[in-house]
Amino acid sequence: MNAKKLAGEKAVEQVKEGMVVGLGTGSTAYWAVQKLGELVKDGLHIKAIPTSKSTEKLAIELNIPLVSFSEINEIDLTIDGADEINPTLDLIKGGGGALLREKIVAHSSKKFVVIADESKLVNHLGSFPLPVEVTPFGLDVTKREIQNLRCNTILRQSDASNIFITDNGNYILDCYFESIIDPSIIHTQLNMIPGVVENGLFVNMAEQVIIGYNDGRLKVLEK
Ligand SMILES: O=C[C@H](O)[C@H](O)[C@H](O)COP(=O)(O)O
Repeated sequence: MNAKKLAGEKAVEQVKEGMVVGLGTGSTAYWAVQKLGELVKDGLHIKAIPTSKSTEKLAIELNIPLVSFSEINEIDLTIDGADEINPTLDLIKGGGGALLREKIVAHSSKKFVVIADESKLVNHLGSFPLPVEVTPFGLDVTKREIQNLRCNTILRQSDASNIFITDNGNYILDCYFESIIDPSIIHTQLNMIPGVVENGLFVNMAEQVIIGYNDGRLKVLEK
């Protein structure tokens, strides 16, 4: 049983006719977008906002109608994956580098539903390196200020000779903290550094988390 597919398809059951839907990024969100594509083909009318260029491409291939923020007031429901989920449903996101658009879309949504397989559940955030999107200008000073928060940083590469560039033209520093005991403090400290555009901590944003298990079970966690 594909646990990611299971969770993705379960979340899509919440999508209703006429909704504006935020489309997440990654290998789990992929399954939700695929399912939405099937429903649209069968006559469901929705409008969608993608959280990355890759999801935008997928949505276009599936004929899911897209809208921009200028055309809507609010997003009804956003479905997205996560890299880590703690017991209070705080998240680390951005393993695929899409954290900034993901956070803008989730923040503009009436409901934010996270989908994942069981491997994403943790007691404390931080085993997964925290992705932080930073401007190329001032990289070294931004990096030093982030390291002062007691973490090691690695500039993300797309391959051996190229720096990873986000959809917004920025870099990602993957930050290795010992453990993130209070995500809201780290979140605030990071975002106060001028060269930081956004960080991958999603604190108090997910209302519901749907976990798929390889044996076919589903678990729904709620705030
Ligand atoms: O930037 C990428 C996103 O935050 C993804 O939603 C996250 O990395 C989880 O991806 P996946 O479902 O592929 O594990």
